[in-house]
Amino acid sequence: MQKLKHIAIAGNIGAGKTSLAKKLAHHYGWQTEFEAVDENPYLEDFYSDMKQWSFHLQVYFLNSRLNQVKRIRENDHTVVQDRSIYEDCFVFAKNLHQSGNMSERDYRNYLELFDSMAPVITPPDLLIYLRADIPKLVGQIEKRGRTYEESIRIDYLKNLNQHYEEWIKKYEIGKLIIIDVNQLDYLKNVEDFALIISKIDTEVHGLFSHHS
Ligand SMILES: Nc1ncnc2c1ncn2[C@@H]1O[C@H](COP(=O)(O)OP(=O)(O)OP(=O)(O)O)[C@@H](O)[C@H]1O
Repeated sequence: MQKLKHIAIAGNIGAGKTSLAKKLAHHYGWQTEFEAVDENPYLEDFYSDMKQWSFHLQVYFLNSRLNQVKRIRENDHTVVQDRSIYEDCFVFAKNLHQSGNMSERDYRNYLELFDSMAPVITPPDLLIYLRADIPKLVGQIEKRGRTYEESIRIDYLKNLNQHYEEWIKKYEIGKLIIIDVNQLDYLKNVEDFALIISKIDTEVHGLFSHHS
């Protein structure tokens, strides 16, 4: 039977990817791949001056996410990753360019780098997109209280959400589950978490059972 190896959780800032990844890992016995925020050398500067630091940050994320994908593929275990490499390119970098925070030449340079990496990038077997409206995102960002995220503007989140929706509409490179998390609290309510599990179980069953 073919094995589900790579699950990625997608979603805007504060959508709850990290906490869901942890819970899924615990439930299914999967391993996790997280982006180490504390070790990111550009994030704080980026939030205080996006124009200045957008290219540096995107190159950093691209490289770091590519390494995650490689580690996941080399690992025999099933791994759940919080955020896919596609979001860096098709959501964040695109948004920075369109909002005037990444110059044309930097964006082209970035896209060419992404294209050069494409042969090494394998899509996840399953992508779980957490859809959340602005109030939900803002609430969760405030709750975790990362100082440098205090400068995040509503506009920025709105634009990112639009890019997310455009990207997800065209997403065809693998299985996809969309979960509207606006009314869910899977950390507190067991039935909310059970709902997510049942969606995943149905998808995974459909994905792999007929290959056995
Ligand atoms: N490609 C990117 N471009 C700009 N900012 C990014 C990019 N990738 C991640 N970030 C930012 O890095 C920080 C750390 O992200 P983290 O992995 O904690 O996820 P998050 O989006 O906050 O997720 P969640 O709350 O859903 O767990 C966030 O402020 C996020 O917006």
